Amino acid sequence: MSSTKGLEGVVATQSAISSIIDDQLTYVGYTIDDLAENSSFEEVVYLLWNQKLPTETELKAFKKQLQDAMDLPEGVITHLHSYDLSTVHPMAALRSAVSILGLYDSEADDMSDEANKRKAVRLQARMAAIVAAFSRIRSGKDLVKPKSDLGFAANLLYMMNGEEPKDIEVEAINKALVLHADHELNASTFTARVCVATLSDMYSGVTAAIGALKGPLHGGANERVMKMLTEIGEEENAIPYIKDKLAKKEKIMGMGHRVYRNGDPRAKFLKKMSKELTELTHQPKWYNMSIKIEDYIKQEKGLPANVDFYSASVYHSLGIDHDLFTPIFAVSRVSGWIAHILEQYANNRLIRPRAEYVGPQTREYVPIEKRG
Ligand SMILES: CC(=O)SCCNC(=O)CCNC(=O)[C@H](O)C(C)(C)COP(=O)(O)OP(=O)(O)OC[C@H]1O[C@@H](n2cnc3c(N)ncnc32)[C@H](O)[C@@H]1OP(=O)(O)O
Ligand SMILES: O=C([O-])CC(=O)C(=O)O
Repeated sequence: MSSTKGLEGVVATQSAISSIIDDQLTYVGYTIDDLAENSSFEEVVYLLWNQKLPTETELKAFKKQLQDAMDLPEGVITHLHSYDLSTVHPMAALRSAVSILGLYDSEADDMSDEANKRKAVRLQARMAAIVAAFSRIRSGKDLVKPKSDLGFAANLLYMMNGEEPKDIEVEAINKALVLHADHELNASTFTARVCVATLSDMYSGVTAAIGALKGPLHGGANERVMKMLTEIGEEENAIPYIKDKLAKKEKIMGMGHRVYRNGDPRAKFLKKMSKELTELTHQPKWYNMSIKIEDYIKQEKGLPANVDFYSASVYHSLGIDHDLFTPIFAVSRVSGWIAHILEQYANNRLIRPRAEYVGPQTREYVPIEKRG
């Protein structure tokens, strides 16, 4: 029995949700290019959960369901007020708040398809509300309720900032949400599937997935990219900084990918938005620095920029706090986690691989009084 480190190349399940073939990403058969150019985030969520794009009537009804589900249970708001948010990472807060959300859902352990679909809507809507609430409470501001005439992306920004976002901001955040929604068997999605394959509930699966997304080798990289750009400070420092990191064998955040070797098809959209938004906000240095780093890493290590790389300067240009970058990723990715959770339930088998044992051979047991 031999093992594959990090399960690289191992096909662990069948899935009809998203595919990565020859560096092309599709959601239920639609290319990410078509979806990013044409779809609202709600359309994509509907697609992931129903394996078809909605009609206008279906989309209208689905948007209303999400809208109506955004109110947070009082207990979750009380919980968010109960500790010092200034010392807590918002991904840890989100992980705990989603777990607590489950305590206020009377259907949490109802495993019927109907109840799971209703919980899916509540989780999708309320994760956005939790991230917004965290941000408002942390800065001592009142919570903002969503507006019925705004879509999901616009409401996310509105609930965070308390003012209606500009069209270009809505377009950027909508595109970012679409691009982050699902990604085959990435670490957090796999975590969600492993969890619910024990027939545990959806809140447990999503809570576990948030924990996996938080790490810097996965969703947590976007925040670290901005930390790196901030440390670099000015364009002329970029290459010396990267050379120094590589010499110390440190990883460059936002670079490299387990599956994509030639390029992440989502990065080009974020790169374009980064250029536009950094120019618009008179901070082109973040984009200019980023392209220098991307070119250098490509040339030196042959590694491509991943989805987290340019999303950092996009979110920064939108005025989003750096530690909220990964929670926003989670607000999008929960749609994919849920699609995978539903798929796992529909065709379940416990996920339980084996380990190749490399410890000591069977040894003689020595009673404690005789151990030297
Ligand atoms: C949404 C997402 O999750 S996208 C990924 C977000 N994560 C990051 O951006 C963190 C930085 N990147 C990485 O750590 C990695 O590229 C991962 C985790 C994404 C993929 O990792 P793996 O497939 O396990 O590749 P692995 O870490 O084995 O790297 C292979 C080689 O490339 C190097 N390498 C990979 N990524 C990087 C990087 N970002 N910077 C420098 N070197 C790198 C490794 O050091 C290794 O070199 P070696 O063979 O000389 O030891
Ligand atoms: O697929 C992966 O390993 C990581 C990734 O890009 C994602 O989750 O979007």
